[in-house]
Amino acid sequence: MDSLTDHLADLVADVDAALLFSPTSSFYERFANGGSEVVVVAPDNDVDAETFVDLPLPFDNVKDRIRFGIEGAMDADLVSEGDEVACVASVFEGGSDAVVRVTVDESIHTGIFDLFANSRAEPSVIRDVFEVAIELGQKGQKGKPVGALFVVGDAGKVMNKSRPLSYNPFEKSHVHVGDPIVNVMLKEFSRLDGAFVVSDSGKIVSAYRYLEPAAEGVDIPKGLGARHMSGAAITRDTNSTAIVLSESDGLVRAFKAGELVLEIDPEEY
Ligand SMILES: Nc1ncnc2c1ncn2[C@@H]1O[C@H](COP(=O)(O)OP(=O)(O)OP(=O)(O)O)[C@@H](O)[C@H]1O
Ligand SMILES: [Mn+2]
Repeated sequence: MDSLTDHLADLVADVDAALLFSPTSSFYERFANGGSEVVVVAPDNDVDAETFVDLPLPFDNVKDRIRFGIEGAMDADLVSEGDEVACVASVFEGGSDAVVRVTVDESIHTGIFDLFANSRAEPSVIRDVFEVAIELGQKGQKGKPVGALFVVGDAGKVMNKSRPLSYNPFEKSHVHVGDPIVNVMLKEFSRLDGAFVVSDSGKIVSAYRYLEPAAEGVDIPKGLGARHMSGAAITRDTNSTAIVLSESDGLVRAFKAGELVLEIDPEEY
């Protein structure tokens, strides 16, 4: 009579590769000298893996995390269309506790990896802006929910397609979106209207910008208003990425080339 192990073994039978998400070194060691392709997906390559995909955000949503890992492995030609991949991840606190078998095909491709790795702005800048938007979403402004709109990358063109709603407090300063002080400042500024414009290298170029992109044909989910529409449209008119925190539903959304690419709930972080 087959044991439970036999039944579950089918889940990983004949896979072409294994993606290990943030494995411990002892767990990784078990795979390292085997024959099959093993790709580590983690914030740092602290297990010294030969094949590694940098994970910029923890992606509490496992589907997003797996999509990011597979798209990153495809981008590095470590896996290809049609491959069967066993993804070993941690769903609950603690070590690897889940195996998800995925067939690599176009439907898995959401652009989540490109959002970080193939944007004009540096991946760390995209990550920093996400972290600020998530923090704002979690804390708001004195407990009240706030909205915010960050346009990241291609700042020159974005500034040409927008106008000031008020004086620009960042005009004479050199503040990087990853600076700790930013969290405090943005809580203040997020009460006010308009968009933040961030350069490719992460400098906050301006606050209070009113975006004026052409919006014909930009298709965003129903129920999202002008902040989201202008954020999506500017990313089609320029080579920027927009990260939008909604005051209405508290979600953080990322737009690129006029499309919604990622939606995350700050409460899950
Ligand atoms: N073109 C624009 N450029 C910059 N900021 C904008 C633009 N349009 C709207 N906003 C900002 O978005 C704020 C909210 O507008 P609106 O409620 O229409 O957007 P929304 O998409 O519904 O966002 P939320 O989900 O946060 O309510 C406005 O007060 C303004 O600060
Ligand atoms: Mn609204």
